[in-house]
Amino acid sequence: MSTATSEAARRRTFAVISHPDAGKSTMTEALALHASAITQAGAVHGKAGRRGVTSDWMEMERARGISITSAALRFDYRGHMFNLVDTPGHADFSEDTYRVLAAVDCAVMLLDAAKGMEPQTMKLFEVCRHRRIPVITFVNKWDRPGQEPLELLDEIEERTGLRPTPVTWPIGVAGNFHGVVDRMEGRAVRYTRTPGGATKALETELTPEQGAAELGADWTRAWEETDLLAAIGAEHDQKAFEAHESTPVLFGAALSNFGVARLLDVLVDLAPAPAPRPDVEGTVRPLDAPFSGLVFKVQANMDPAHRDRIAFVRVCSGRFERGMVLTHAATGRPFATKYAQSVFGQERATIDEAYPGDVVGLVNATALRPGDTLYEGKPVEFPPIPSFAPEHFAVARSRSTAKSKQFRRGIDQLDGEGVIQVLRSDLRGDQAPVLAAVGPMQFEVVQHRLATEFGAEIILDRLEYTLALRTDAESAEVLRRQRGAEVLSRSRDQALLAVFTDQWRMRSIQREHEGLTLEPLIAGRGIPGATG
Ligand SMILES: Nc1nc2c(ncn2[C@@H]2O[C@H](COP(=O)(O)OP(=O)(O)OP(=O)(O)O)[C@@H](O)[C@H]2O)c(=O)[nH]1
Repeated sequence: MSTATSEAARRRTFAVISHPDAGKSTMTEALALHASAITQAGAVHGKAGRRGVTSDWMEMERARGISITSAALRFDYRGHMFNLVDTPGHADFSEDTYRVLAAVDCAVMLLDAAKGMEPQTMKLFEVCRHRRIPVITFVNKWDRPGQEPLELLDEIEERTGLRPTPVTWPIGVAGNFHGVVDRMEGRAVRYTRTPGGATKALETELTPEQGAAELGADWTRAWEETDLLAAIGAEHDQKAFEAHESTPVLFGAALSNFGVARLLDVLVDLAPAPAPRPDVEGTVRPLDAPFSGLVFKVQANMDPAHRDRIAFVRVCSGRFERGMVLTHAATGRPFATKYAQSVFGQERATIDEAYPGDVVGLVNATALRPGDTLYEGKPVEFPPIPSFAPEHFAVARSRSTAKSKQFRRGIDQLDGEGVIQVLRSDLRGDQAPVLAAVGPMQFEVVQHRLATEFGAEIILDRLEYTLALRTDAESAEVLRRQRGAEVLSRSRDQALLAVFTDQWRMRSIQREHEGLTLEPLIAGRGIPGATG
């Protein structure tokens, strides 16, 4: 076996995803803590009350209590190298989440024990189905009152079509959590809270005698229910899991680290290792082929101490070695990788080599955009990451003409990162680009970052469009003359987009002018599929 193949086999690259507030940041910290990557929970994200990152624009995250940025964490566990790519939870940033999911081999879906399936949970399950990403489900916050576990399983099955196969089963109802029956290992463990939740949870194995004596009815019920699960055949099936037909389920509480160690073990034992990836033509690039990687995220100014632009690359094949000169597939230009880093919350470390599944941060990668391929040797290009159909539009102008240079530089930068889609038309001119967003909160990020990072205060005028479809030059001629419509060119790829006030306007124009080219983009806010 080549080194790239054997190194790939011990990689686990995954994302933690959930509806906002289900505990994604808490879980990310807890996983890294268990794997001893960080010494105290709270070092990853800088949300209210926690120690951590302090970049300017993360003030906004703190004020709102949500995560907008993603951190890429790398840690060792049981001889395996974990790459945990964190995603924003809010639906307005689902385009970013979609890009991150292009880089992982597996997803951990958190459910809030009390809330079960929430709107963003559904959408994320749908995205995973679309991308064929196997999902491990973790029912979180079992330390608080919540739903019946069997009801939760039914809900998962009904609403996602995935067969839930519990790995662990809770002892005690939500809010009265003692421990779990480990169905795969055939044993039971008791969890004991540790002060502050900042260290590993204490886990003790319970014998049947101890369990029955100490936990009484809760113990009996947990075993009765696991018998029931066995009777209905809710057993893990690796093939079905990898084919996105079933989902292993665990119960726990990230805040107290209950069940977190078991999740790490499940990731080692069940989550798929990086596999060879197909390129745009569907030809698979073997893991031991020369280096190739996919840029899935670009982020600038993550940290005031390092005002630079980092492209996050997922290694798809071969060995990455810092200093190697790669080819940027989009332009055919060489790309030197002198500054390669792993980015761990605020911490950065130089990375000298990496293998399939690893995430490498390339510093000052001004030419790279999300979806780009880098390679060595035989050329390859991976399928592009589709852009979502924007549903919110606004014209941006610099508040002061003296700042127009900064304004344009800032807009170009944010466009390159994929923070927002930038659309232009000759009619409006370069000083009045149209910003197109999947969710309105993206506008706030743009406004905030332009002001704090580029010194350009902007005025945003919302436009009444709600729908964007791809068109061509010929149809554009007709569409430009229509009321309630406009044709704009997307800066990122020069695609011509026709925007409309609504479906009805679009349909009536279509009826009046037969044969117009109008193709749907991927539907926004997390649901791939056709737009109207
Ligand atoms: N009781 C309890 N609370 C939890 C648990 N996990 C997380 N929380 C709390 O739930 C709230 C939300 O947790 P976060 O980790 O910030 O959630 P998130 O999903 O990252 O939220 P976004 O960043 O908005 O996506 C916080 O107040 C946590 O302390 C848990 O297991 N039990």
